[in-house]
Amino acid sequence: MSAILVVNAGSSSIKYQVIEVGSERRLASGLVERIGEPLGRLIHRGESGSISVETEQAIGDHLEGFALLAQAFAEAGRSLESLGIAAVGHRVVQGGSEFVEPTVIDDRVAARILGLAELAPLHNPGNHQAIAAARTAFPGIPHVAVFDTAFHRTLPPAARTYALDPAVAAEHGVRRYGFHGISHEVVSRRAAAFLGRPVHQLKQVVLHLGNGASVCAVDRGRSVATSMGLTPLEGLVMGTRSGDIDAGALLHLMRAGYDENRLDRLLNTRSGLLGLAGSNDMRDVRAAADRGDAAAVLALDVYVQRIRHYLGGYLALLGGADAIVFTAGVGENSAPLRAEVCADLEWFGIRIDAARNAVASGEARAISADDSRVSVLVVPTDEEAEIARQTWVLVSG
Ligand SMILES: Nc1ncnc2c1ncn2[C@@H]1O[C@H](COP(=O)(O)OP(=O)(O)O)[C@@H](O)[C@H]1O
Ligand SMILES: CC(=O)OP(=O)(O)O
Ligand SMILES: [Mg+2]
Repeated sequence: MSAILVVNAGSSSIKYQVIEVGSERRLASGLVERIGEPLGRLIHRGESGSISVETEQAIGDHLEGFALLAQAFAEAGRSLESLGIAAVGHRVVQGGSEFVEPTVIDDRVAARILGLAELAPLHNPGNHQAIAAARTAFPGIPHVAVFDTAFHRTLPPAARTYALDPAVAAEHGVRRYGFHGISHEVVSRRAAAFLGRPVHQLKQVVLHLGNGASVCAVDRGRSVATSMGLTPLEGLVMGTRSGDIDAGALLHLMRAGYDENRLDRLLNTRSGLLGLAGSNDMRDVRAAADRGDAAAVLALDVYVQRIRHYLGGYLALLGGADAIVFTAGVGENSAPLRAEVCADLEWFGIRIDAARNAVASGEARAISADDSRVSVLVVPTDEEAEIARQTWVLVSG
């Protein structure tokens, strides 16, 4: 049996899973974190999901991270060779206009991924570092990049065009790309499977609410509108990102002395829930709001209002929907948030059932009331399984 090593790496961490082809069984998973800091850490889990190796030591760079990871497999008694790894599938956030399909990585592709870093500054640099290190650590097998942007290749011109001077937009590649496509694709397909209907007959609004967050209007399996744009900064309020903001506010701040780096840090790493309420973790913000903390209450109000704004917009764009689908950390786990997003939408044919919404489960489930015209679902995302699937399709070609 073959398996795929799936890598989702950031600038200081490597999340990985080994997924068996066909069965989608998790043969192993783990996390290497705090790369480049004085004390790094690796946690490795075997097939049962329980921790089988835990190491704390300095991990200088991604190459050392991969060496440690390979060692953890050996220590756990199942070396990477013995697992029959056929390929490594890498999540890459920004593929630009160039990469709209999973792509086997060679030196040129790796260089282009780095070249796109400006258009995903929180993500592509780490993705690229991990790719370079993984290709050195595991040279004998194909490495495949699976892009977050690729699912949005179907965005129609009206959805991908900013109302800017077209010559400027073309010269600088300023257009909407959209992100979280791996998640929007797998979640919309699994939502259709849950409903027992072909995805090409359904209109869905998928709400991916994690640390990063985005909405996607999925019309018969194709992305036709999405809230992230040129970069993963536009749209919803996120853990540390502002989402939508008047471009005039940036001009205003620049006139007040903010330069590019300061603006970047402000918008990408110090805004969103963290900026408004002091934590990027929704659990903290909810707990603070429940205690009556005014900043946390306002942060939640802004967060929810932004989601409802997009939800209403996409229902209009699609001319109604068959399903609204919640996914990712917040969408899968926060019943109060789901209730707030869906409150008072009876006019749209949307009504959730409080008892169903309150059930905590790791499975796909419906939370709408029986008389709700629109199905409201919670569908766990599984970006890793989707990366493994797409990687295998390409390498087994
Ligand atoms: N039980 C929960 N209730 C509310 N929010 C939760 C819960 N569990 C996780 N989250 C939130 O999910 C977010 C992380 O989502 P996740 O999809 O794991 O992010 P990412 O993969 O982008 O790092 C955090 O804001 C976290 O607080
Ligand atoms: C594109 C993006 O925002 O990804 P993440 O949610 O993993 O930060
Ligand atoms: Mg995520």
